[in-house]
Amino acid sequence: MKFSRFGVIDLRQVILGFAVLCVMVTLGNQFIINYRVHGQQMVAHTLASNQAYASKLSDITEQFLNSLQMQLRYSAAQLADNNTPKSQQQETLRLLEQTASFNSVVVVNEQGVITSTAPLTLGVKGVRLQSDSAKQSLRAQAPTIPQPFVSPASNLIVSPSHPIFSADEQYQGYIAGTIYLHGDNILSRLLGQHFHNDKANIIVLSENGSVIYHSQRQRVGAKITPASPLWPAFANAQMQSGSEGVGGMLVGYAPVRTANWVVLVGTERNQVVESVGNTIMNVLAKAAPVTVVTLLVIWYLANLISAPLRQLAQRVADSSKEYDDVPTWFFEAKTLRNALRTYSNEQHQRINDLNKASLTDPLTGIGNRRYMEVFIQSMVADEQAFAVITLDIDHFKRVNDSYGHDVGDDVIQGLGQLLQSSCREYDGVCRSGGEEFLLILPGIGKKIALELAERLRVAIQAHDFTPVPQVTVSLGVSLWQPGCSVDAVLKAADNALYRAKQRGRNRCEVELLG
Ligand SMILES: Nc1nc2c(ncn2[C@@H]2O[C@H](COP(=O)(O)OP(=O)(O)OP(=O)(O)O)[C@@H](O)[C@H]2O)c(=O)[nH]1
Repeated sequence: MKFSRFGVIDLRQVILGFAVLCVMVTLGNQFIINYRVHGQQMVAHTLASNQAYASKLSDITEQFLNSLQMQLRYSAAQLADNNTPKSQQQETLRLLEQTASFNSVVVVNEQGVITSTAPLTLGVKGVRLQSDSAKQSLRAQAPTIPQPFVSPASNLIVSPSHPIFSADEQYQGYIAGTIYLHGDNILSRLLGQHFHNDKANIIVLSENGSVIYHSQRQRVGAKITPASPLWPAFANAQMQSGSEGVGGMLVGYAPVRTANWVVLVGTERNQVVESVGNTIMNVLAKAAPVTVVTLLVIWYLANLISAPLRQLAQRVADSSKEYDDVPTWFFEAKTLRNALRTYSNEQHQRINDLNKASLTDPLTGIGNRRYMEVFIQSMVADEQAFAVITLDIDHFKRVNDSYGHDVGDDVIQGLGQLLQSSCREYDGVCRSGGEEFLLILPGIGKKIALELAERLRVAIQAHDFTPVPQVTVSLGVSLWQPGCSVDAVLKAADNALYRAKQRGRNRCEVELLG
């Protein structure tokens, strides 16, 4: 994570991060809700459509079986009046070839012996049928669709049959068409062509659970047991149509009542849910460009919002800069800028006042000793030679004693102003102590300095300090040049002043170094 130079995340990153978080949470939330809602809808929809489809296939199968029975009934009627070997042969061939409904056709006499076959190559003529199905057909002496069984020609078959009765109502056996469940047969063509979607499996089961038709052909002939996950659906389907989720499958089912078969249409639940996930991912992928554009807009706005605040923060950190050119296009930033500008101005004023106060003598308004130190340092730094004049009021104690302390203050104040007005603008004038003053005069040599000191002495003596009749001062002069010690020069000036006092006051003395 990137931090600003102030050590914290900046506003732009906060806004952008928040926006990204919002987008992610919204998209994630949408995905989960859509996944759940659409998932449930798709499961319900798949169950309903599988049930409807199973019912439809059941109807088709029912109609198909009825049409087979009608064909067999017609053939049985033909043989009723003329049940000779030749007519049997002609009828079985006609039924096989004209209708194309069966893989083979056989005529079985009342003893269960095959008396005629089509095609002739079937090779089972004269065979006595032993299967339960054959016995069931013989026993019933009625139209029958027995359980699937393995024929004498080793084919797994379903064989609807119709009894043959002579004109005088004598039972003469039956005619049966066979459908080879493992081979290409009309039933699988019929069910296969109505295949409604490639994810669903269609299963047709006989009464005993044998697989008569399966979308995966290799499963034909298998048998489901009570242990099979499909068993509950199979059991329910024998009674009525319906749908249920069983063993990870969404199964719709319906009975085929003519034959006691059931039709199951099953879709794997995972495939349904997976397709919902894929659909939602597709939707999200299509929404991605808009999401990216939205984030870019947010990024742009984040920049726009944070720019003034960032600049203000930088100005605060770097107080030398002004605030006026910070662009503030929204209320909060503008208010903040104005407040900062006011605060900054006040601060500058306060610092100036403090600086001034720390360098100014409050009584006279001229510089104090600290001011003089700063002044001398700048002269020394510039290697600018200067003259020093120290000045002390003579017998000032007497002034205080005679006229009071306030008058003494007035004298000090008046003298300060007199000195200030007597010096050049760039000279340093300060009150260095009680009634002591110090003058720093850049670029002045000994002669001029002495002349100036004398002129000051005379001017002060002549100045009106009413009620004090006359004020005189003693002065000490010295000179500083690059390489000299400032302390030594100040000491020399003090020495000269001391000498002036010693020698009677109201006079100037000079002391130079070296
Ligand atoms: N009114 C007033 N008096 C001050 C101030 N600072 C110092 N003084 C007085 O100045 C006087 C200085 O006295 P001294 O040091 O004895 O010197 P002086 O009387 O001037 O005598 P010499 O300097 O020897 O001529 C003292 O009485 C101080 O109280 C001030 O700010 N105001």
